[in-house]
Amino acid sequence: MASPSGSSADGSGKAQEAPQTSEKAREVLADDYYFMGIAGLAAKKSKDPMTQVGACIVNQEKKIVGVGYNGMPRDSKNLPWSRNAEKEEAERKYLYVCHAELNAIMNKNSADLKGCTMYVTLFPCNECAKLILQAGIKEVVYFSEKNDTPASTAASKKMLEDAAVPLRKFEPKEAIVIDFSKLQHHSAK
Ligand SMILES: O=c1ccn([C@H]2C[C@H](O)[C@@H](COP(=O)(O)O)O2)c(=O)[nH]1
Ligand SMILES: [Zn+2]
Repeated sequence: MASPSGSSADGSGKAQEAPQTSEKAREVLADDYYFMGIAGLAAKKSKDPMTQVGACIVNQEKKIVGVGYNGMPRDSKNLPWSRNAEKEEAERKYLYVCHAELNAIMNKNSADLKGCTMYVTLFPCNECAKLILQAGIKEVVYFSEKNDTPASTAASKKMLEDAAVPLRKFEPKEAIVIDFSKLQHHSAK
């Protein structure tokens, strides 16, 4: 192997490539962190003032085939974002908002989603569970759970379990931080 200075160490007189061990060690992101991270980044695009949700669909080759976040339907301009229970139903967001899972499925860039895994930052509601099942998604990985809609959550669990779709809670042990200064390219010379 070449010495750090690049001079010959094998007697050939030729300078050799620096060994890999002298290169800076990189942390490689594990799949769950990567895909839930993408879902979390998508959630940051949501205009919902209370709850931002993101979803990322991954195929069996670990390729991302759809990403979405909760938002109002396409081209809508004046729909309400309120969750205020004292307002009329028509003045609250729930009748209008497209859930992250729906948008991720609609945004798919592959022919179908059969056998895919959905990473979603919030446990899917019962309506999204139906969409997940009908799309042929075979695993759901979620991060947090909504505790103010117990009937919807229970129905969602019931449907997914009944169809033998594994549900897995993502339990991160550390944060993901993107430090753009570390992504700055440094030339080899
Ligand atoms: O499966 C789900 C469930 C909910 N959402 C979205 C819909 C709303 O924009 C928020 C929930 O609002 P709250 O104010 O927390 O009730 O989450 C979703 O995308 N997917
Ligand atoms: Zn939903």
